[in-house]
Amino acid sequence: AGNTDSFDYTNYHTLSQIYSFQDMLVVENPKLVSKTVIGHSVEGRPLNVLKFSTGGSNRPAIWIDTGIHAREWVTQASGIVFAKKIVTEYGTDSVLTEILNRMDIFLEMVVNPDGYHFTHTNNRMWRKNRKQNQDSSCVGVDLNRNWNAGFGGRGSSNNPCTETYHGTRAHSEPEVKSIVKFVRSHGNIKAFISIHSYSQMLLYPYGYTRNPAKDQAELDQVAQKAVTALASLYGTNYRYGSIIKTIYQSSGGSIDWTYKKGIKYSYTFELRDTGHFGFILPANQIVPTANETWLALKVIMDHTLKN
Ligand SMILES: O=C(CO)C[C@@H](Cc1ccccc1)C(=O)O
Ligand SMILES: [Zn+2]
Repeated sequence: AGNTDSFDYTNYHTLSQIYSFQDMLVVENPKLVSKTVIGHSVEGRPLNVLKFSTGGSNRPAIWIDTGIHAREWVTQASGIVFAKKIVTEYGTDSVLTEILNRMDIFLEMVVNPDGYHFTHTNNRMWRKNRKQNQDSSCVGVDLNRNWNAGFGGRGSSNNPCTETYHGTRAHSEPEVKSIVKFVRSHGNIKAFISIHSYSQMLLYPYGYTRNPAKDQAELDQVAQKAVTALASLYGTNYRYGSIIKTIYQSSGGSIDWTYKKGIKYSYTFELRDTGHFGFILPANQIVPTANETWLALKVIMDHTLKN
C-alpha cells in the first residue's frame, strides 16, 4: 500500500509492513506525527515510538503501548488502527481534539519486535523477547516480568525455560530499559496504558501485591466508566479491577512500575476474546476490537486531561 488510506486495517501484518505504515503516517501528517527511536531490541531492531503532538514543548502526555507479548497479535493490529484514528479524528472528534490540543500521545506499536518477527517465521505462540539466556538453551525473557516493581517475586519465574522468566535483573532487557529511560527523561507522562490480549479485562495496579493502590477508588471508577464506554459499541463485556485480584499475581509488570513512579493512570487492557480463539483472534475482529477499545482509551485520556 502506498499510503495509509489504502492500508489494509482488516488484516494482520508483518513487522516490516508495520514499520512502513509508521513511516507513511509520518510523511502524510508532518505537522501532527513524528517518529522517535527510543532504543534497539536484542537483535538490533529499532524500537519506534510515534509522537502525536499539536505543539508546545514537553506537554503532559499519554503513553500507549501494544505488542509487549509477541503472540498477542490483535494488540499490534489495534495500535495501527489507533494511530490512523488519531490523525483522522483530530479536528472532528471533540474529545480527542481537546486532548491533543493540550497533551501529547506517544504510541509504541511493537514493544517486542524480535518476538513479533519470530511469531511470523518460527512460532506463532511465542510470547517473550529473543534474549539468548546465559547458561541455558532456553531463549527469551518475559518483558512483562522484567520491570522494577516486586521484581523476582511470586508470579514470575527464575527459570529461563518458562513463559514468565523475569530475566537476570530488573530492566535487564533493552526493550524494557528503553521505555524506562524514555519515561524518566520525558518526566511528564500522566497516563501509561499497556495493551495485551486476551481475556477482556481492564486492569490497574498492583499485580505483585494484594495491597491496594492508594488511588484504587479513582482507578476503579475510571475503569468502570471506560468498560461501559467499550461495551456501548458491540456489547463486549469486560471485567475490571486490580491485576492480582482480577487475573492473577504477577511481579515485575510494567504498570506496577509506572504507578510507583507516580504515573497515577496506569492501566493494562486485555483485549478480545475470552478464550474461544484466544491469541489467534480472526482478522475480521481487528477493527471491531480496536474501535471498541478506542472508546475506553478516550475515557481514560479525557479523565487524565481533566484531573
Ligand atoms: O500477558 C498476559 C496474557 O495476555 C496476561 C498478563 C497479565 C498481566 C497484566 C499486567 C501486569 C502483569 C500481568 C501477563 O501475564 O503479563
Ligand atoms: Zn500479554
